Amino acid sequence: VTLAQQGPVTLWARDGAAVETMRATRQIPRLPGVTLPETVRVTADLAETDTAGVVLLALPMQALGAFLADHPRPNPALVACCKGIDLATGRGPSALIAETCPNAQPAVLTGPSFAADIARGLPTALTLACADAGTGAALQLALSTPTLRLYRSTDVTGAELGGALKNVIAIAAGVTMGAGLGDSARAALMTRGFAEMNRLAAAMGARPETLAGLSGLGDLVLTCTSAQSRNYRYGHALGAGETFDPRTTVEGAATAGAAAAIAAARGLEMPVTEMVAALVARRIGVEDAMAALLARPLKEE
Ligand SMILES: NC(=O)C1=CN([C@@H]2O[C@H](COP(=O)(O)OP(=O)(O)OC[C@H]3O[C@@H](n4cnc5c(N)ncnc54)[C@H](O)[C@@H]3O)[C@@H](O)[C@H]2O)C=CC1
Ligand SMILES: O=C(CO)COP(=O)(O)O
Repeated sequence: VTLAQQGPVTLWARDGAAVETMRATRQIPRLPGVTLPETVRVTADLAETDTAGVVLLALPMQALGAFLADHPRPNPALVACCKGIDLATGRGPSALIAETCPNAQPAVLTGPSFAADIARGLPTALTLACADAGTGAALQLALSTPTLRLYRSTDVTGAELGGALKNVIAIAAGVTMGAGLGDSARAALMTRGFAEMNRLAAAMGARPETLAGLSGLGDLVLTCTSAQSRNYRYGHALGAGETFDPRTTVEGAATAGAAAAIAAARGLEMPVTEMVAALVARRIGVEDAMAALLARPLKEE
């Protein structure tokens, strides 16, 4: 919606009926109240995107690998908008793109932003990360709008891991608030969670300043403090003992398990992440999880 202010955009969706409805009503079921500009062409025919210079891949992380394997994309630049670690392979989106679409430059677009805010034209800043500096600069220019401000980075690993791991901590923050443990406990979990994010990211070659930027700390703050976040709301329901619609995309749930497995393989301590993985898998309850975190040996900060 925001890019369509600057020129024609093709929006592909796999569901033909949903495409017909969007064409007829110019409304988007997942973004109530937002009207699709006339410059957005909606199609169920993926081939119509084949000649695009830039494709934004906006589907859930756990669907990305199979989607690209089934539909290798011929475009020169593929920008992943998803946040997470693939549970099956332990890889991030750019590695899945590189494997399935070797002729494309993989990039990631990530940072603190709710789709509804961007579509309403509210001011938003994001990180555009691409290992190839020239392509990254071109994408930064092509995808920025008067209200959507992109900062560029060549640290794809850092940008991906920040976006992936903050969702796990957001679940923990939601659990804390849902269980009535208080704002102080949430701040503690956010901070110790950020330390875990940095630990894993550093071990995987990310730059600390990337984690401290929009894609890491920025998105951590947003997702841990806003009820607009699905990861936060899922955690909140878990903490409050309430049900949660299983059709909702909650990226942190799978990523918690994937990150915990990587941490274990590398001998890294990630207690909050491990606890979220155990909570999501129902291996532990909220009370026991919090007690276990508090009972950890006292240590230097
Ligand atoms: N919604 C938001 O505010 C933001 C979302 N993201 C990230 O974007 C990614 C997608 O999130 P949302 O769009 O919100 O999720 P969503 O669940 O609302 O929408 C995903 C869309 O992908 C479609 N889809 C799922 N599997 C597919 C497949 N195999 N082939 C084709 N289409 C498929 C679904 O039908 C749905 O229309 C996630 O990784 C999320 O973390 C990032 C920033 C903000
Ligand atoms: O990543 C997001 C905001 O930057 C969206 O968060 P949720 O997936 O938790 O809704």
